[in-house]
Amino acid sequence: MGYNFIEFKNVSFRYGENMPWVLENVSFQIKSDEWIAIIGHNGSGKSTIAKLMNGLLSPQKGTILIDGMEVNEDTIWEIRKKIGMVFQNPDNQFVGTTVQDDVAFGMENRGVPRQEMLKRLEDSLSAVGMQDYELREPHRLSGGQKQRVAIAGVLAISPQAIILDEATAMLDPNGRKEIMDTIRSVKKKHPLSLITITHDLNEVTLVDRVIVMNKGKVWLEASPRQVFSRKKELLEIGLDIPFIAKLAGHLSQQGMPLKNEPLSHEELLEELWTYHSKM
Ligand SMILES: Nc1ncnc2c1ncn2[C@@H]1O[C@H](COP(=O)(O)OP(=O)(O)OP(=O)(O)O)[C@@H](O)[C@H]1O
Repeated sequence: MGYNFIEFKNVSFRYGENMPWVLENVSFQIKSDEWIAIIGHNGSGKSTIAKLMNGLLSPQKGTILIDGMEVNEDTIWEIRKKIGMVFQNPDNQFVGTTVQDDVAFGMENRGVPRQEMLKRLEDSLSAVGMQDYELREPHRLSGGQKQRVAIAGVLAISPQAIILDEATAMLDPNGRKEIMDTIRSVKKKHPLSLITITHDLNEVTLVDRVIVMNKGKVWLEASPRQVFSRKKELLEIGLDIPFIAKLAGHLSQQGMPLKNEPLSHEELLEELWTYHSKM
């Protein structure tokens, strides 16, 4: 069982003195080995939370603790070693002319010794399945491969947490699957906090816990199953439910009794087999 790695305590934030509050009295904790999704309608404050976590922004009210340290000017560099970020647009994240240069960049910045760097380069590219692409030019890769390289670059700096801010939003379904499979396998090998900010509700079904934001406030913190059981209220705050949950709802309405509110293909198949075998 992990410990509290990220803590928001009564955090309020606005972009300027005469601007509206974007976050109001937000409190939550994320454990050192937990996979969290942050969801919410457009403009509900998700990206702002990500930027507060690594000190790109600082709150006007409240406290943010990372690994027990308050985020402020004195701790910011220490904190950025602990938290890696992967952003939406894969093309904006490259600095190196080859995949290996790109992954090495973050390590060079942090003064990782050469031998250690070579080892981490190999390990992190293997972790995302890109070990055969070391000498390729990043801009020639597919969107999914680019994001895998971006994740490798983050893994190479051995963070304790990774924030994925809409990291699959610009990818096609195959690219999305590649990234989700990559994240799942990374999660199995490294005990770290993963924070996924996403509009893709199918991704949300995979996580340990969901933080649902609405108008700058935490609306609900619960397991994916608990969250998606509140279909009507989710629709009211501008959110939807995953495709499989929707399909299961329609099947129930057509008179097919499904007991366990399936959220994944596997769970739905299981239910359908059970139903079929009783016919
Ligand atoms: N640099 C900025 N200056 C002023 N206002 C901003 C700035 N960035 C974001 N905002 C405003 O703050 C609010 C929250 O934005 P934020 O990007 O955190 O929301 P979000 O939930 O991530 O949205 P989306 O799902 O559209 O990415 C929005 O009303 C947005 O217009």
